[in-house]
Amino acid sequence: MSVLQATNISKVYGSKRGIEHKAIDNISLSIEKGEFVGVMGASGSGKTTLLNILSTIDHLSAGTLTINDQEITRLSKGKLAKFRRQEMGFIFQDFNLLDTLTIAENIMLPLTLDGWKVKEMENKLANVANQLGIATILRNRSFEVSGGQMQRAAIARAIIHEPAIIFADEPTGNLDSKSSKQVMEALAHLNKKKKATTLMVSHDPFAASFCERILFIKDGKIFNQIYKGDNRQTFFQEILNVQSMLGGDTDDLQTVRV
Ligand SMILES: Nc1ncnc2c1ncn2[C@@H]1O[C@H](COP(=O)(O)OP(=O)(O)OP(=O)(O)O)[C@@H](O)[C@H]1O
Repeated sequence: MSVLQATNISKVYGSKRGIEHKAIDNISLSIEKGEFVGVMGASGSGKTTLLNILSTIDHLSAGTLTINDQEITRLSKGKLAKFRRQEMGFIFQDFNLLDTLTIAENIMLPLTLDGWKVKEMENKLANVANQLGIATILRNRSFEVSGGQMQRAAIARAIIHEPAIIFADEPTGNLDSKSSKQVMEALAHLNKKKKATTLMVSHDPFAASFCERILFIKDGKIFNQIYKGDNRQTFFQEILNVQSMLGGDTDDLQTVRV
């Protein structure tokens, strides 16, 4: 079953000098329920633009987008905001936790906004906190915990309402290698055990090697896609190979991290 279906989508940015730039150029793709898909590509290739239009943060210039059988372009502004809150989970590079709230309050925020009962929220909270190994920091504020713990709290917040799809933009971008590994293991675990459908943008081949499928973007088009077999290390090497074919920002030091 397909959770997300994009057909012939494009995104054109205008410029002050009247020159248009096609950041996404007629892409079609489909994401099945339970898939963990990565988006990679050199700087400026269109990764963030693609994530932003698929996650409805930004508008399409052309094409159609359907998520969970709902054609997004047909929704009013108000309906879209509700749809986004209920059906999507977001994970950002800089965590986006509110430091006036405790970790627990941050995680429960999507449920609070939707008027859930306290008891139900607490049950859900206990559940996701255990899954992500952050049960002991729930009463802390975000500035009292490590970057890796903050990101796992942000993941808990992204999944607590069991969205149809999770969008992650460089979730390990601000983390050291040990925390990156923990965060990627947590995302991969949720994907395997809970069938959490996830789309992640990353320029980091190590993080991306936890995905099951990777789309490579070049000049706003899909250049290639590869699937993980049984072995993450082999997949990591394949990612490096495609990156070197693509040119751009390959980082050879990544090999030491497998
Ligand atoms: N708001 C905007 N207005 C005009 N052009 C934009 C805008 N946002 C992005 N672009 C252009 O669209 C292209 C794709 O940008 P995008 O940020 O999606 O790339 P990216 O692959 O995510 O890059 P990076 O890895 O550096 O974040 C680039 O040429 C960029 O300059």
